[in-house]
Amino acid sequence: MYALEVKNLKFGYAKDLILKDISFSIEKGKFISIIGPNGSGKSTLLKNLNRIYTPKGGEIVVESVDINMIKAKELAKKIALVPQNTIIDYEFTVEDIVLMGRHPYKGRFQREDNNDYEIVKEALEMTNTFHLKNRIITELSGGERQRVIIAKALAQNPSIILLDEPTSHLDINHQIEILNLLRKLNREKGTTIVVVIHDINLASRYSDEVIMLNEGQIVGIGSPEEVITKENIEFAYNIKVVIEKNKYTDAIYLTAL
Ligand SMILES: Nc1ncnc2c1ncn2[C@@H]1O[C@H](COP(=O)(O)OP(=O)(O)OP(=O)(O)O)[C@@H](O)[C@H]1O
Repeated sequence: MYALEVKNLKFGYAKDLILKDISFSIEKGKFISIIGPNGSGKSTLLKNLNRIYTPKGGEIVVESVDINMIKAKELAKKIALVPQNTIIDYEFTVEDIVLMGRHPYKGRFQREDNNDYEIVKEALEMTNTFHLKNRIITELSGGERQRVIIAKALAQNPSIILLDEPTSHLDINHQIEILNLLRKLNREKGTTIVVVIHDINLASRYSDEVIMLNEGQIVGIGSPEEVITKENIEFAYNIKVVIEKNKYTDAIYLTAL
């Protein structure tokens, strides 16, 4: 079964198209990275997949249902988006933020119950943020805050999580920590992970499949070996590279020359 099917997707903010007739499918339970140069349309694509933007053409199908047929709360139970650089100005506690992930499951005036608190606790534990639960979100480090935003997405209990550059601004230790967490979710809960990421070597190491975008079109889709090739990288990024297998991780590894 497919988690997501995108058929001839077209989208533009103004007259020009930013996504130019894109088609691909993502099988349920896969770990997918979207790579591509700055401005190639990666964030725009994620926002179309979560219906923040309305396509100008084509079709998006979520778990076999046309996205336009899914009510907002139902969509939030299927797909959670972890946006780029989430800025929270209000003095919410970590627990308050993660509890917001339960909104899709609540009626208008319905209070959170023990089950919601139990799910929030699990999300906090899974993201290693339980010890932060009474802290004010604005007073956390970038890495801590990113893990809390992911905990909120987990509390939504979605079958698909879209993440827009979740590891930018993080040191190498926290980058690996976030990606290991996503892999754990993917392998243990079967959550489909779609992550926009700039680090091609991390994409190669963690992904079942990679989608490479350039100027709103797909350059390649498939296994890291199939997509992260010298030709594709030189075409999309306009740089010379060598590609070899990393002897420690066995993933293919790129060095820019
Ligand atoms: N809200 C907006 N209004 C108008 N144009 C936009 C808007 N957001 C993005 N764009 C334009 O759409 C194009 C694609 O942007 P997008 O953010 O999707 O690229 P990206 O691949 O995610 O880039 P980056 O790697 O730099 O984050 C760019 O040319 C950008 O200037």
